[in-house]
Amino acid sequence: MALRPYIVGNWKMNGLRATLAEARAIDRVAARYPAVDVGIAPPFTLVHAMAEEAQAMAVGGQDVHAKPSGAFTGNISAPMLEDAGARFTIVGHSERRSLHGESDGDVQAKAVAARAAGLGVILCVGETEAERDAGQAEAVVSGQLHGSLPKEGAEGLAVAYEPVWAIGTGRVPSVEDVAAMHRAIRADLVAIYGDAGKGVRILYGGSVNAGNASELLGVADVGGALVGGASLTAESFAAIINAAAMLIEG
Ligand SMILES: O=C[C@H](O)COP(=O)(O)O
Repeated sequence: MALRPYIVGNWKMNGLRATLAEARAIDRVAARYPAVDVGIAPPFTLVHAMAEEAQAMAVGGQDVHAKPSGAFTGNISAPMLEDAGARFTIVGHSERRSLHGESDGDVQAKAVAARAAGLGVILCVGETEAERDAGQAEAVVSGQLHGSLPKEGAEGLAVAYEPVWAIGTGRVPSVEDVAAMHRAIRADLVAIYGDAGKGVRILYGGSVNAGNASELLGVADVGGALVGGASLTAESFAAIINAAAMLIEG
């Protein structure tokens, strides 16, 4: 991995205040691996408390609204997230795209708003199983990238490739398929941003765990991982952070 590895846990709708003990343990793990960037995106209710305590890891949001404030019941804006201590946010996760009907345009507006508030952005893309079976995986992902990446520049951006069929299923694409998709994403990033596109980290997400992390993180142009289930405990998440660190050390 040429870029600093970025290992991010997405806690989704999991976590109560009692779970902060697990986050403290993850933060201690992150402190042992200064060459790896570690992040956790807890539910909004835990962002502030977790960010107050975090020393070595970044805390982020799982989503953000495109507007800075207003009559949007139930939503959280980018300035609010930043004010709570978040340093980044995920946008365009497939669960937001499919369960909340978010379009590429919606995702792009969120990414723009997040960066305007000084947050890093992890922008998610990925094909469904039917799209892969139809041979459309790369075209679908390319369309998502062109439709949802901010046009203004690559600063603070990471892309997460998450095949929808691999999320929470225990199934992962072959190493060859991961390599081909990450190569294609890199080509799109360079087409959109020029040389700056070479510095955007491309994370893989979808059933990453202690057993497969080393193999997946070792694929060319995989710059880290976006981890769901296996990020909920320090023990399983530590194994993934350790796998990233071992790859740098060679
Ligand atoms: O954002 C994380 C992904 O959706 C992956 O979730 P998972 O590791 O539980 O498959």
